[in-house]
Amino acid sequence: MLLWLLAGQATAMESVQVQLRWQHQFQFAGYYVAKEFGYYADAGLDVTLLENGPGQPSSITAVALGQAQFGVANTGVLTAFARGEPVMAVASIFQHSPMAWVVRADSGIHNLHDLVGKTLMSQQPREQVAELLSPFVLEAIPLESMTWVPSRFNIDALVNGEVDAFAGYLSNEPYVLSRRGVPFVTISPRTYGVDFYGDLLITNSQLARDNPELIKRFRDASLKGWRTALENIDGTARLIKAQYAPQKSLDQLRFEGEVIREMVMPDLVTIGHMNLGRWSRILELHQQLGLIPPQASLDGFLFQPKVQAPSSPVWSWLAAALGLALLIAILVIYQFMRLNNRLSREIGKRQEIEKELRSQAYTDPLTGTGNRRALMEVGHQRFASAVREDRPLSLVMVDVDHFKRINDSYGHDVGDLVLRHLGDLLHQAVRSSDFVGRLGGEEFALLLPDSGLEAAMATARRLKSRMVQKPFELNPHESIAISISAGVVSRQGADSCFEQMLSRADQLLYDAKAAGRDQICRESCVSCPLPKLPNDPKVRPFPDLGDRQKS
Ligand SMILES: Nc1nc2c(ncn2[C@@H]2O[C@H](COP(=O)(O)OP(=O)(O)OP(=O)(O)O)[C@@H](O)[C@H]2O)c(=O)[nH]1
Repeated sequence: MLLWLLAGQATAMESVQVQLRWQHQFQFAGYYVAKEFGYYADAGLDVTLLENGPGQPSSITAVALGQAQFGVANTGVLTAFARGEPVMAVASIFQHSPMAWVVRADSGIHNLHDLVGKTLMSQQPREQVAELLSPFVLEAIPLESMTWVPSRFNIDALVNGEVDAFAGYLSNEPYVLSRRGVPFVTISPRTYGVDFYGDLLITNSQLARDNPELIKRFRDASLKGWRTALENIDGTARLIKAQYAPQKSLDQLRFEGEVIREMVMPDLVTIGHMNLGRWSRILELHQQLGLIPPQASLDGFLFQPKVQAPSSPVWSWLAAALGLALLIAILVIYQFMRLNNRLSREIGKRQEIEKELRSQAYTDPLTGTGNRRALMEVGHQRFASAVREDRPLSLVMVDVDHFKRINDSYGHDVGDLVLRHLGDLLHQAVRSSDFVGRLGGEEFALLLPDSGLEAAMATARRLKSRMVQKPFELNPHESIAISISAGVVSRQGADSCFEQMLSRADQLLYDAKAAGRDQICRESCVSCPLPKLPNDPKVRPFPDLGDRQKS
């Protein structure tokens, strides 16, 4: 299982080729350390570092052709990019270029102007040494005013006096010349305001588009390697001698390391940092040299993976806590609104029920008229108003004659229907401002505000007339004529409460009954003539005792 896991891990490693600029030396220290310290392996990368040398394609070409995913190059990569080659800069390892003109101390050459008419040995093509050429342009020294000899990468030409100046590396030629006891002078482009980046990590731009995550992984591991390498130059030098450059002395590797450390400036600049402003200036100087067309830009030249917002644990926790609080608040508000809605609905329902109950409490369920309680309350209110405003108020008490017999003859249900029918007739006989109530059983009352005794009598008579006109229909072929007795009273000055009116009306009703029923009794017990029953064979006069008794 363990073997399988290890095998799986090995196969999961991504193979990466890195084309170095030159032969193994301290110049590539960070990559060696990243490989030997396992930084690449930690990033899932199996890295091969490819040496370079005279006559071989440049690292820029190797990367552009896809022969290597990464390369170490100088700013010459910018001209390749401007030509349309698929290359781009991933990180600048050297904040300053180590290239400088190296001259013999006894040459009498101290500055650029002293080089006019001299022979200079330099790498080809020119874009490889743009930082050494730019100072001439800035100093208005025509490049044609000097003789150019292609480099053989050997300082002997300078030592022998074959050439007057040698395009060298501060990390290399000064050491070699010192060892050989040849006094020398270096002329740095920086003295003339030309400050190019030195070694860069480059990649293929198509690869960067397709697999930016790979680029990032390799870059981060390499930069980590560089940090480690420069923290311990001696140890790194030993590693390089042991693993990569046995022909170099430790002393030389240490020297290289010290100079390169000055170029990388790890204490001042984050290793790998690239500044767009500096690149713009480098581009401009290349354009002045005619190496890059004027319209060229840096768009797409710098590798810039999408930056993720920094998320410190504190911020993450805070954001999570805020999110949670917001969620809880939303839930609480939602719950509150739900409860509120439910409560509102509950209250509405209760109000409906209360209204219904109140209505039921004041309504006679059978006839839909007011009940005794309603009659009493309305009676008290109307009586008080009438007294206060000195207005008339009348009361008519109505009772169905011999109602018991209806129940007995037709059944209780028919009796109910008769009572309902009477309720309807009572409503039809009065105004909307009048009140109709059932006192109980077959007894009803009409409360008539603003009606004097005569008007009340007229209402009672109207009721009787309607009862004659609309007898109770037992079925389509048979109707029952019902008679009522009534007592009619009006408020009198001596009345102190509604009950007194009620009592008098009750007495008058009793009188009407006593007087033979089917009549209205008003104050002074005047019995009033009532309309005769219709002479309709369909309508059975009631009580029709003979018929019923017979049956
Ligand atoms: N169907 C029905 N009958 C009721 C209702 N309330 C009371 N009654 C009946 O009404 C009858 C009233 O009888 P009584 O008090 O003798 O009065 P009456 O028969 O009308 O005789 P008088 O009033 O003297 O003309 C009783 O038999 C009650 O049972 C009701 O809601 N429905």
